[in-house]
Amino acid sequence: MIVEAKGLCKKYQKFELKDVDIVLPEGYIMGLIGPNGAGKTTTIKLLMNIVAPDKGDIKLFGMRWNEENEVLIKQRIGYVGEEQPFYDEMSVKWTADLVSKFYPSWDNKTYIDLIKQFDIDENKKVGDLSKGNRVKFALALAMAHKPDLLILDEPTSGLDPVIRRDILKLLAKFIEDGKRSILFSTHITEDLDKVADYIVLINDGRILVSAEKDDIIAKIKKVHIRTAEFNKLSANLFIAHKSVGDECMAVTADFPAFRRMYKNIAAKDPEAYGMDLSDIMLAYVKGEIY
Ligand SMILES: Nc1ncnc2c1ncn2[C@@H]1O[C@H](COP(=O)(O)OP(=O)(O)OP(=O)(O)O)[C@@H](O)[C@H]1O
Repeated sequence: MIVEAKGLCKKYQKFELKDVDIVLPEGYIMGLIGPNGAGKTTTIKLLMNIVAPDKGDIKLFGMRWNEENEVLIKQRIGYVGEEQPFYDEMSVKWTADLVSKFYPSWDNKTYIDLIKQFDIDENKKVGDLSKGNRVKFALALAMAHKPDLLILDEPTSGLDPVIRRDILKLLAKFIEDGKRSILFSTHITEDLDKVADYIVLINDGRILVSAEKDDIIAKIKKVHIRTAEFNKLSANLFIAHKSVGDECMAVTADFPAFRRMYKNIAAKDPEAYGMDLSDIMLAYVKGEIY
């Protein structure tokens, strides 16, 4: 298992992350989604040992963070945080030379290939890179030492769709050999509709959904039923509903169970619609249905 974190808790004055589990096997992309302030960055900082948990157990590549393992773990992670702490006055080339010295596994060919692919001028000052190129440069640095795990905190926020697509393609390629994984936090859920295998939805410091994306999409559905039918069904089949007169739109978290119950009372199949991750997040977090 690449990431195995259980029962993570962290309390700040006005926020509490509670009982967060993150389990990510080799060869997959996990998307960590949730609204602003949900606890995504806090979760990532705990995994990266940037802040210490109050409670919980974290294993990366089967190792716990301690003095003996710290360097071993860091060598195997490529991390791109929300902000890139570069020396803006220094050149791209100077920065890459500096970073390369920290990683024995640095592969200059990989780095040069990425820089060329991203069309980044090595002689430019880092501070003069566009926002998109700055993120791409950070990704190139994170990938050049051949990590087994990429941890990316909102890497695509603020980037245009063309650059986002390039980055997503690169991420899909990164996990192709089935040995490496990516944990990717974002509130741009459409990026995850495309590439994620697992989704963890977090809100107010708690995990609301954690499952394979295809399972989530298969189980969570919007249904159009009669209000009288809705009233006959158990409330815990639904995570949101909106009734207008006789008509009811509801979101069920377990479509197969809902379908069975519905057929019992209505003697027909329900009218059901698939939802994308953005609609699922809004239903869970705000109780809203679109
Ligand atoms: N060092 C800290 N001290 C006190 N509160 C903190 C600290 N770090 C984070 N928080 C609070 O924890 C909450 C969760 O923040 P976090 O950055 O994890 O959310 P997020 O899901 O990454 O949000 P965003 O999408 O806006 O980046 C916020 O209310 C934030 O203010």
